[in-house]
Amino acid sequence: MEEAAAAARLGTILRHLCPPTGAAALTTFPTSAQTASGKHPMEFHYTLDNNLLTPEQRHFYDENGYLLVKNLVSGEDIERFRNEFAKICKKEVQVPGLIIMRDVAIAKSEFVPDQKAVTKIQDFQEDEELFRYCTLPQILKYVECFTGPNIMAMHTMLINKPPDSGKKSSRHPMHQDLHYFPFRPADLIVCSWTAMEQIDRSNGCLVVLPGTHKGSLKQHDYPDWEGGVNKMYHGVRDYNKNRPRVHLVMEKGDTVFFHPLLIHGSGMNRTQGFRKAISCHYASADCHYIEVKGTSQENIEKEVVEIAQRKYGVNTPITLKDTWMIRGRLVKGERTNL
Ligand SMILES: CCCCCCCCCCCCCCCCCCCC(=O)SCCNC(=O)CCNC(=O)[C@H](O)C(C)(C)COP(=O)(O)OP(=O)(O)OC[C@H]1O[C@@H](n2cnc3c(N)ncnc32)[C@H](O)[C@@H]1OP(=O)(O)O
Ligand SMILES: Nc1ncnc2c1ncn2[C@@H]1O[C@H](COP(=O)(O)OP(=O)(O)OP(=O)(O)O)[C@@H](O)[C@H]1O
Ligand SMILES: O=C(O)CCC(=O)C(=O)O
Ligand SMILES: [Fe+2]
Ligand SMILES: [Mg+2]
Repeated sequence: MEEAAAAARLGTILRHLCPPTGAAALTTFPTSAQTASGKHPMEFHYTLDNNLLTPEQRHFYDENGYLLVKNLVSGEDIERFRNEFAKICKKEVQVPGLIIMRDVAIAKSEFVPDQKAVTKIQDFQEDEELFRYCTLPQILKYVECFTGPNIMAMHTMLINKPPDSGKKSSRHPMHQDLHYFPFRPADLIVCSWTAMEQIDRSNGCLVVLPGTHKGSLKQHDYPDWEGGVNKMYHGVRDYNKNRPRVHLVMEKGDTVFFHPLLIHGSGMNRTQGFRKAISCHYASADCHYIEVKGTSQENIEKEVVEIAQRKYGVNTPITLKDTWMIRGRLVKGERTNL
């Protein structure tokens, strides 16, 4: 059993790292599992087998590009993350490298140290309490099904979507997270996103286009929105507006795992509350960096590098890759490449 599982894992990792072409495709290891009836072996392309995911869950992720797991993070942990977030907003805690983002609608007004002024914090990898989220064993167990055993936490966020100011700027345009990442293969990257309270259409839940993870990385630009768009909130330039959209209604502690090519966004917050979610993007440490010059990702590299240079007073040329190498942290296994 152990050996079969290991061979299946190796098969999938090899297939991801050296995508087969032509006849070679026939010689790679299949990763298979029995269907519920036990009769037909099923092949899966987007997950590895560690005896956690059921064949039905693996099939769902293959077809849709996301997997929602109910009640994965405890109310107690969420309370602790809320408290730490409040402390950060009040400036009672200073975290190296942390980026505090305000909604574009209030970006030019005077800063008040309160969570009502903060739309999102990013890069909390140096905050022990918040980073605990990225190391929760029940989350990592799922993550390993997508990344394999060497796991890097690449990007961390706590999103505090504010009540919309009337300008609709609380929306997040439809995008693919891979646009921001200069590492591959995409199939060994996954986001975990946990609702810190009830999240539905009224406060701006995640909206996904199931199956879009099977497509390619699309050109992203700022959407043409009258009320303004938040810095770096690029959206897919053209996508099929007739594809079915799914609104992910989630309760506190529910967690969705999704593929970095899945087209998703979030609607505006029509309530008076600040809608909270915590997330981490994980990647296999066996991924490799790519050069984004000359690709559709050149525009985001330019923006990120400008911010990094300003923030850290760096004059020497740096690349998108450098900004990720510095931020990534190993959470399990060995830091091989990233
Ligand atoms: C040496 C290497 C170090 C490595 C560090 C690298 C840091 C780079 C950060 C890059 C983040 C990469 C994103 C990864 C995404 C992963 C995938 C997930 C998909 C998404 O999340 S999409 C959304 C991504 N969005 C962001 O990441 C936004 C990040 N926000 C920020 O970086 C800051 O909040 C911002 C906008 C730079 C402002 O911060 P700060 O400079 O501290 O604020 P100031 O008040 O000084 O304002 C400066 C300037 O910016 C204007 N501003 C402020 N907020 C906004 C806003 N929300 N929208 C638009 N413009 C904004 C403000 O008005 C000021 O303008 P001036 O004209 O007055 O200069
Ligand atoms: N005109 C548009 N162009 C591009 N993307 C849009 C547009 N309108 C909404 N979106 C995107 O679609 C997603 C859902 O946003 P929307 O505000 O429509 O919320 P919703 O949850 O569909 O609620 P409702 O349909 O009730 O208004 C978000 O990612 C949003 O940015
Ligand atoms: O609105 C959200 O919480 C999700 C935003 C998102 O998709 C992202 O930051 O990449
Ligand atoms: Fe996203
Ligand atoms: Mg809508």
